[in-house]
Amino acid sequence: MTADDRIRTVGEQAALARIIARLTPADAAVVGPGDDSAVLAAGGQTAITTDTMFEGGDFRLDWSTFADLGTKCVTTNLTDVAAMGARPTALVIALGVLADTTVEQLEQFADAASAALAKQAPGVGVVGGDLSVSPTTTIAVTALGDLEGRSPVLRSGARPGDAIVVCGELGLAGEGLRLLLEGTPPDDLRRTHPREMQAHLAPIAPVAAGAQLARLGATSMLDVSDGLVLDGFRVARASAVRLDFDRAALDSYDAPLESVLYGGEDHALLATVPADAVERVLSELGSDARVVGSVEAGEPQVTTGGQPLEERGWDPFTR
Ligand SMILES: Nc1ncnc2c1ncn2[C@@H]1O[C@H](COP(=O)(O)OP(=O)(O)O)[C@@H](O)[C@H]1O
Ligand SMILES: Cc1ncc(C[n+]2csc(CCOP(=O)(O)OP(=O)(O)O)c2C)c(N)n1
Ligand SMILES: [Mg+2]
Repeated sequence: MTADDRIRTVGEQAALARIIARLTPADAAVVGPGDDSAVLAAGGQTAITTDTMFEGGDFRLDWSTFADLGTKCVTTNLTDVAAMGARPTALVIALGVLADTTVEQLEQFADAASAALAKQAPGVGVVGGDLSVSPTTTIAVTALGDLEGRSPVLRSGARPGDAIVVCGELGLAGEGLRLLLEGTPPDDLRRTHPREMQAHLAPIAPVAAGAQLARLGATSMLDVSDGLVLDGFRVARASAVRLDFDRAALDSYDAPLESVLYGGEDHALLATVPADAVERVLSELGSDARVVGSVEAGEPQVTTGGQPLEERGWDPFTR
């Protein structure tokens, strides 16, 4: 086999064998990849989520390498599981790729997915998936998580008096997208703006913080994918409260305010925690976590210093 092998020459079986060989096994798997289904030793309540990325609207192959995509699809799904307060256990990854895709690209995808799991959720593995030929490169990931006996942390539990905590970065991924859209070649941007490029193209998030926040009594949580304000509105509506962000806290992030508020794809965890839990949250989560505001009584709204923020953010249909 050479570096130029394409799926159209080696075929599905050989390509799959080469991908599967590079995946780290999941601790929870009784049967891993290779049979008709995987089998997990499931404990109690299971969190389950799925997310699909299409070339064009979700990523561009002239911006992202297959390694970038392997990292990104793992992180975006792990944070959805984490945002329920669950501990991720396993992923299923379905790939639709052009027949001209090289096996080396698939191997780079698998290596990056394995590395992203090792970094963010050790013991979690890819237990199965699918490989098909498609005119549009498509990545569909399903993630599972174990609630370990805890109640799920919903969007609807925020209460007036809670503090708003963000765990992870805000604004860098949106800034990365903005820079790429300006047209500078991605390889130049990787040199001049490494943090923004990593946040947008190959994000890593504080996944373990989800279960930690749940243990520490978080009353609501979600992962910020469509922008802090738009996702904030989801919590505000579900909980029938107003979220008030502190302007100085928002300014403490390493990106312009516009990207912090509306950029999206941060995959930071936005949680509300009772005021008396804040000290423990900050000491246990360390520098990843910041208090960014407070939950107030009132009409469902998102404000900063009491001033309403416009409800906008990422919407794939109206962009
Ligand atoms: N086709 C669908 N059928 C059923 N439920 C869906 C479908 N698409 C989205 N949902 C549900 O709608 C909710 C919002 O979806 P989404 O915005 O993708 O969530 P998130 O931003 O957390 O990934 C999720 O609970 C998701 O499971
Ligand atoms: C080429 C390209 N254009 C635009 C974007 C911006 N973008 C795509 S998806 C998304 C937000 C999150 O995606 P979605 O599939 O809605 O995730 P979910 O909210 O379901 O977790 C953003 C900001 C991008 N990543 N790449
Ligand atoms: Mg989510």
